[in-house]
Amino acid sequence: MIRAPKRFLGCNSRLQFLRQLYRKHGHRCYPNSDDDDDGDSARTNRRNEDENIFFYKSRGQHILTNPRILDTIVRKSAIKPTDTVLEIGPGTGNLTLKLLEAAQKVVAIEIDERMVEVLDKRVTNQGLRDKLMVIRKDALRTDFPQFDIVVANIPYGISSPLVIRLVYGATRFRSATLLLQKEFARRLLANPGDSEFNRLAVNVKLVADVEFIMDVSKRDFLPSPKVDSSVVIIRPKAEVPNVDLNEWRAFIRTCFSKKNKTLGATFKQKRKVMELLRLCNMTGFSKENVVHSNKADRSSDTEDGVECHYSPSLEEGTSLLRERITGVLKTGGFEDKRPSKLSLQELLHLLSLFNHAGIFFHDKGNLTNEGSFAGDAA
Ligand SMILES: C[S@@+](CC[C@H](N)C(=O)[O-])C[C@H]1O[C@@H](n2cnc3c(N)ncnc32)[C@H](O)[C@@H]1O
Repeated sequence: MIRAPKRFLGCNSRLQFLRQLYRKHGHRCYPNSDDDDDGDSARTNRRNEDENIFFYKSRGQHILTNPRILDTIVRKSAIKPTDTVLEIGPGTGNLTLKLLEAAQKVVAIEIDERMVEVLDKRVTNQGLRDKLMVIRKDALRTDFPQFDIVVANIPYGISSPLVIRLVYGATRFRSATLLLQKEFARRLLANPGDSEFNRLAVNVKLVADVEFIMDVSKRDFLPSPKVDSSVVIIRPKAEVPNVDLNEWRAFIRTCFSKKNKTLGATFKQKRKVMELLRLCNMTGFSKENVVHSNKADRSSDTEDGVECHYSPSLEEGTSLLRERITGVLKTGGFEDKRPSKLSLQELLHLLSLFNHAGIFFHDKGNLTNEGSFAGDAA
């Protein structure tokens, strides 16, 4: 029973008060799964927390309560007794308790202090407590410690940057079992030509394999989200194609800016060409290619006898670069192709053709780190 704080006393009824409370804060629900097997602590906790805890939609707080799904997630993750498991968003700990039973150590990163308190109360067994390390931070703004695998029901709002951060991050790990919004999972699983195939899918595909495990109904969560979910396992590839990952990422961002346009049309856009020209100036393309291509008729001798090349105007530079780009697209037969229909091999081939022609996509001054992939994820 919730007592109406003074600020809500203007409400005519308790129902009105609760509605107002819900609008303001989110749901109040049972935090624990149906078959919690940690004995009294879970039941006590359930009674206490049932009175107190609210779930914020804005933080993706949908607690997985179906024990069958929780067990399947743990079983499919094939956790070894020697593993350190990374869990993003442990919430009230339904999954954490099961992970603690299976792993050597669980590192749980949780942004909401209230959830950490609930989790802390639920892990009463000292043996399990010793295995748990909780990091009270935003998972997108903290360095991950070493881990072997990830198992998590993540807040859907951070799915893209988190997945990219994991697969392009510095830590080598075996697998990531993730409960994701169904549509998002479908994108990760999509292949070239599928309507869901996008920049995220192609970036993940380069470095990892994704396996579908199962769909999860919205009814298996409290509070129920509006969307269904799916569990997938992402496994980093043992061998990643030999490509500069930052260059690849920037190239894919350019190609997929309008994923259903032909590459010819995408690279015709003045803005794109100007962007590439700016990068080319930095990588020496314009010095070696644009300026030299004008050398015959534009160079002149100065008084001290040093040859001074004519510097092409922006317009000339742009049109020379556009010619070069068109040449690359034509040579490879890519002009009329759409990026969303190209295989990884075809995209890698196109990138190598561009690079051989002295055209680069990555601003090397804008240095790389896993966090910088965040904007890439869409
Ligand atoms: C979908 S709930 C999952 C709860 C629990 N793992 C379960 O399966 O029942 C997501 C959890 O992630 C937490 N969270 C949201 N944004 C986060 C962030 N940026 N970093 C870390 N945790 C976050 C929420 O507070 C919430 O506890």
